[in-house]
Amino acid sequence: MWRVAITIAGLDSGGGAGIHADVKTFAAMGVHGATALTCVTAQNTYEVREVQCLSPAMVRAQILAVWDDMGIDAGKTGMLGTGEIIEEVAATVEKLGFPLVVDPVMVAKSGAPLISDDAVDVLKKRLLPVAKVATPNRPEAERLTGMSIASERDAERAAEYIHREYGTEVVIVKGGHLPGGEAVDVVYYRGAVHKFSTPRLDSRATHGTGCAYSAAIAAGLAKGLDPLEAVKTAKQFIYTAIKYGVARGKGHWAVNPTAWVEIPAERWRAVEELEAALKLVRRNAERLAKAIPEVQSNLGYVIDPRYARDTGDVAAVPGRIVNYMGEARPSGPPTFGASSHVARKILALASRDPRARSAMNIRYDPELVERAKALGFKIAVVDRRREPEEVKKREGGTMQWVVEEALRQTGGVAPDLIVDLGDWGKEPQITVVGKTPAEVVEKVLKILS
Ligand SMILES: Nc1ncnc2c1ncn2[C@@H]1O[C@H](COP(=O)(O)OP(=O)(O)O)[C@@H](O)[C@H]1O
Ligand SMILES: Cc1ncc(COP(=O)(O)OP(=O)(O)O)c(N)n1
Repeated sequence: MWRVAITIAGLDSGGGAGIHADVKTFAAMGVHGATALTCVTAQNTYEVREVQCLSPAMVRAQILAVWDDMGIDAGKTGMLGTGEIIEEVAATVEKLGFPLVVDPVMVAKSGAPLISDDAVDVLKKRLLPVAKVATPNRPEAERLTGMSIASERDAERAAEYIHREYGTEVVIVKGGHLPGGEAVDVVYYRGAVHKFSTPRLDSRATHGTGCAYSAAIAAGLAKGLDPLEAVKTAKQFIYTAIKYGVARGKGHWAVNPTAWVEIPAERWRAVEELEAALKLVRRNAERLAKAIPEVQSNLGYVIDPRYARDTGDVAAVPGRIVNYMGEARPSGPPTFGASSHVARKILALASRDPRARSAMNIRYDPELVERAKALGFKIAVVDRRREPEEVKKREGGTMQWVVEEALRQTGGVAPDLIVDLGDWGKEPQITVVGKTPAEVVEKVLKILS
């Protein structure tokens, strides 16, 4: 059954925080996302330029419109702007009774206030008692409790205080603003303290973390999860969203809630595409056997370069494509991390030209190069004997150097062929490059014909 979660929050025109972050999170977590907009901000990754809030009656009308039609399984609040809006939201949620996660947003990462000073008191006295979960960050928890928070122990005390003083059932003091190699969130729930942690990422993509995290918890509650289960999943979710943040803008980059679903989808697609290309290899096994070098061939395909970090993100053939009694034969099914050389070449290529996501190494033969030239293929020729000694010594440095040399010759656009003339003890080879593994195999077949 479809579950419905509502975000009662502000709009960030840059799309990093607020309702954009929340609705992306709801979608990624598999619940239907509804919205009740509170305020519009003219905002980007480094500043909030203008703020305009709607009337409390309009905020209530949006919540009721959703409630009267689909019902609401859980909700969350973000930027509420004014004491009047908070008062109205508290009264409406109290009447309807759906579980609410309150992210007590006070100040944007860029430093701009997102709530009026007098409204903090209304938030404490009216909204927190109605909330099932509250997710203050360190400065917010300090403002709600008057305590100074410098350690996990302080965070525990603050979480318990908020529960005792305002009646919120589950209080999470987030660890994003606390020091330490781990980002530890301290959860006070039913008289006990629980901790959820991930390694702390050294990342610029922290705009919208609190929004996406609280939305992920609300999505879990909408699905009927126990609050601790919801927090556990939300913690993994926000780690991924920060790790694969949106690398655009001059300030704090936006978190990326869709990484949660895009990465698994990308990995599945890469395997599908590689499998299709290997079928083509099997269908042309005799012809392709002629292209297999002494070291054998491999055919690799990297996931969307926005998400590719290392050779574990490149699918290839374990055991390579071998020449078995005059037939090209893939030794195993497409597997991530199955290649080192070809995978490193692909990573280097795709980081410079994101369309070049697949490659296959084949036997060097001047005749094949001539044929490729006649076909109009773009060719770069790299003489490895010119590789500087310090690059040779660096683990993985050669592949990067070969690719950079090739791209220097082609003006930064990936060539169809990189001809590597080899070195002492290194077999010369040709790397055929393409957008997809099927395109690469087609190119090899053309050169061979
Ligand atoms: N650099 C980081 N690495 C890993 N997790 C982080 C990092 N920064 C924040 N988090 C996590 O993101 C979530 C949101 O926390 P926080 O950034 O403190 O919220 P806010 O956006 O309200 O300031 C929490 O689970 C926190 O532990
Ligand atoms: C419209 C809007 N709502 C909320 C925030 C704050 O979002 P948060 O997740 O706390 O992220 P940072 O602003 O702290 O990066 C916002 N900026 N705008």
